[in-house]
Amino acid sequence: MKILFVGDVVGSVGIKALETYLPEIKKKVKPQLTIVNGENAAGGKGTKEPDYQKITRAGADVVTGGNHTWDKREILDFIDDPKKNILRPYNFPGKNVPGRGFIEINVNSKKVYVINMMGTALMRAIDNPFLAADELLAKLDQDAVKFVDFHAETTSEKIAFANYTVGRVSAVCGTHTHVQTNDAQVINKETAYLTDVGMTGSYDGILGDKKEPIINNFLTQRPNKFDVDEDGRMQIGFCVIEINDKTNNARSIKNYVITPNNQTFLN
Ligand SMILES: C=C(OP(=O)(O)O)C(=O)O
Ligand SMILES: [Mn+2]
Repeated sequence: MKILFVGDVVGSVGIKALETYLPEIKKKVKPQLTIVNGENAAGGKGTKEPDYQKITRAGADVVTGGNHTWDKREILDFIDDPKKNILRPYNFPGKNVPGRGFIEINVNSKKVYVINMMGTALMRAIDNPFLAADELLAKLDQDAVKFVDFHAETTSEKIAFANYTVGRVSAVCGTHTHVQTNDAQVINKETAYLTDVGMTGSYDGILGDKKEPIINNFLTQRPNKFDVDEDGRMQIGFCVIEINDKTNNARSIKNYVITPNNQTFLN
């Protein structure tokens, strides 16, 4: 089985990049499952239903979330729709959290769990993702492919989480920082890992946002309003994971970017 995973879609440029490149990428990769992180789709913070529709129409089978999942209250209008494959991080505290932290889907008669988890280092103090993973994985069918979008800030927490869940999940792919790392690897010949799959949005901004406010934020140490760089050129960050359907272990993982200066994937 091949899983295609696309990093945080940021604003309208991110949606445009997805609509432009995802069909091309899927033609080349021929994935059985396509997962896209959509937590920054609505103006950089959150996901509205039209964003979800555009992301799935572009070719996503599942849309994952992160720290911005709740930023646009419109998410509450569709996050509980059982026909919508939209996830929010599993480890938000409390019993009646809207939506789902994981989804079970059937891919060519193979059971696949897509799991969305969020880190706590330099993030919100939500439930410990390591303990939440123990609790969740104990109740899932062992004979299944398990993909984790781990939305977190620090490299250490992401690498530690993957090494903690190695052998119990097929892949741990990091999101959130918007910068793709070059450490794709299969840990222990079991679990595919990438610290961050990077961002899908403006190549000409900073993490997909306009440069000035972010630079001023550091210069002045006073709050600045961040806006998505809607005029930037497009980039897309993604990775492709090959999984052995018999053992549910990963065979390989490869990370890619398509930018105005790097179109090699398309050639
Ligand atoms: C891009 C970042 O965060 P977010 O997209 O969640 O605002 C970040 O903090 O690196
Ligand atoms: Mn985030």
